[in-house]
Amino acid sequence: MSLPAPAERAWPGAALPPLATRARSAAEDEDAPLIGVLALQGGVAEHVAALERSGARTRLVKVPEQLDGLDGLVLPGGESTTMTLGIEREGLAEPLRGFVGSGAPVLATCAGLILLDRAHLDLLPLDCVRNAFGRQVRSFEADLEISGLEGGPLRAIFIRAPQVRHADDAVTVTATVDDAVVGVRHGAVEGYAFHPELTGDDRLHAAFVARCRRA
Ligand SMILES: NC(=O)CC[C@H](N)C(=O)O
Repeated sequence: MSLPAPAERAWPGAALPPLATRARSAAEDEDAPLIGVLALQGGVAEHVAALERSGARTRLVKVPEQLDGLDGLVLPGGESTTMTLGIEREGLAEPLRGFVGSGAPVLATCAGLILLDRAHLDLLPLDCVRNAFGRQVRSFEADLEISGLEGGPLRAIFIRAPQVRHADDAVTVTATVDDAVVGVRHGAVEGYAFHPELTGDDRLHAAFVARCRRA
């Protein structure tokens, strides 16, 4: 597969209403799973919107207590160094290890996936190489087959995306682009190097919400 020409893409978040408004307008359905979105930095509003379109209630997670009672957690993309500093500042490392280690469903995208690798929270037995697609092709889009996802290829937006390397055998590879691993599953964690929240195709979020509902 050859990659389309690089295209810088602005974060579309500026066009969305303030986060607090979106979180308050979460589905009123009490049976809907309650899914947290780590909200220290990055593409938070877009994940909240995709989760709510998929029938979930959402909660922004900025401090450890906000992990209590969640049915699942999304770790969004953004800037992993900034998020790591926020995790340290808020004392979130151990609570996140506890939450993910408990086997609760987790969806991690881009910088969120980096946070889980051996060099960060060490919750996935793999390494992420940051900005791995090189300086020239920092952002691109591709249609990817995701194993286990029905309905045909998914449009995937890569923004200074990482690649997964040295994954243990226990890690299932669910998506690749030009032989680079960009989708993984390990236990209840699914991770993607791209941004499924930016396309309006909510199939990954819908499948994740269904997984949280069953858990
Ligand atoms: N879109 C993204 O999340 C990019 C991740 C970013 N390059 C990092 O290393 O943190």
